[in-house]
Amino acid sequence: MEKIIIEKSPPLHGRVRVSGAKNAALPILAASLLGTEDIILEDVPNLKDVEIMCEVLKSLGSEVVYLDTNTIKINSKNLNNYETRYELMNKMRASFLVMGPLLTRLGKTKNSLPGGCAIGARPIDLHLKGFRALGAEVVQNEDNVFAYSDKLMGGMIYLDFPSVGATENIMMAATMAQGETIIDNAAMEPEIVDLSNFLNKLGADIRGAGTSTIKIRGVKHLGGAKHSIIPDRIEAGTLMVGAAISKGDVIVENVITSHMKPVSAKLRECGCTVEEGIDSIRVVGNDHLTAIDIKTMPYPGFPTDMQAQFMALMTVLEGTSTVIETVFENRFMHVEELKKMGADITVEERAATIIGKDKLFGAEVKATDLRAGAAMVLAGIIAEGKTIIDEIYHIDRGYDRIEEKFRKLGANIYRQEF
Ligand SMILES: CC(=O)N[C@H]1[C@@H](OP(=O)(O)OP(=O)(O)OC[C@H]2O[C@@H](n3ccc(=O)[nH]c3=O)[C@H](O)[C@@H]2O)O[C@H](CO)[C@@H](O)[C@@H]1O
Ligand SMILES: C=C(OP(=O)(O)O)C(=O)O
Repeated sequence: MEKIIIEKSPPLHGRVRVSGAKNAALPILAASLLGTEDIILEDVPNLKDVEIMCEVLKSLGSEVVYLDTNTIKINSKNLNNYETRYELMNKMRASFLVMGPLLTRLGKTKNSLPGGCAIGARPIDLHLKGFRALGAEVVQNEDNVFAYSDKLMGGMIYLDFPSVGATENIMMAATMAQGETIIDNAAMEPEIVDLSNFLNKLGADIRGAGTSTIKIRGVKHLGGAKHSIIPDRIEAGTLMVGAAISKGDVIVENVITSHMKPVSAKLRECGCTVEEGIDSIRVVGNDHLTAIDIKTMPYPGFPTDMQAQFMALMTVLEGTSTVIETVFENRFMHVEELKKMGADITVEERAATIIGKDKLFGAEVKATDLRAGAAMVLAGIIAEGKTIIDEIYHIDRGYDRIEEKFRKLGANIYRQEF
């Protein structure tokens, strides 16, 4: 079993390039089931979740070939299987995103319920509401969901919450439904825009992605395309917090600076210098960073996927910080782990209060989920002594060589087999 070991490190310093976004790559890989010609995806991050999604595509009849570490060629001309395998589906949440493409391309799809990080109940009711609005029959039991329709028809869907996954699944299903679909209260995340751009390159007719109303006019057929995945704003944010927490000076390259606004704003608010370049951001920390408050919200609000990393930072900010988590109901699992390192945090329902301490201390901790794992890495960089992080498969789901990137910036971090 592998663990990540971190020893107290000097202030992080230097330049680091961000990989393509996991949360754009996964839906775009799922959307590749829709095209009947060659699809080339560039800047695909090298992640466990991507590997699993490629296995899912292959199990459905797509040809998937790695042209190099970050470039994948997919051909789904011979897509022939509408049923996904439990052992692949239960490994990650995003596997469920094949449902929309299969429904519209093959007229039916059967999937076991998705797995993934235990950060909340994560129901799929909004995805299914969308499929039903397009005229599909949907039958759900304890283990599986079966959806079918001889002819999907455009429909009007209002999402009770701007769910990222539901917006993506419905958008994909609607690409080849007859007539116009309108998704209201749609998620506005940059990854939705990337998916929409990709689908339009395949020949879809989607307008409004990135706003709360998305209109999709169904087309008869989708072809092929070449597409580069957008940079990962959560990986970028994690590296930016690395600069802040270690009082370092880091230039994070390959970022879309507008996607980083909530993160940049909160780092400035606590006292960091944040300078935006054309496609890079420099973050400079200092000795006098002070408490901040964050409340997670759908985009363009503060991302829930950055909450744990900011909480690691708050443990050493001067004063009392607060976090309110509004997106997921169980996303404070990192709190107990940070407390093992000496952090002073109390949680009441969806609110955490963090009293800043002078220092943290190395400890044996767990990556209880993906971003909780990233928080442990950040805390470990500044903690006195040695931090050993267990269950790092969570981290590998979503970070492409996390230890190499932090090591490049001067962190004493390595991976060891136990
Ligand atoms: C692969 C991917 O892109 N994952 C991201 C995606 O997850 P994901 O797409 O699963 O997140 P959603 O936006 O769907 O979930 C947000 C909230 O809506 C609820 N909900 C969702 C669907 C549904 O049918 N019913 C329902 O109640 C969820 O339980 C959650 O409380 O967006 C999340 C919110 O930004 C991020 O944390 C994840 O990193
Ligand atoms: C929760 C996350 O991912 P997923 O939706 O794939 O579980 C995440 O990226 O932080």
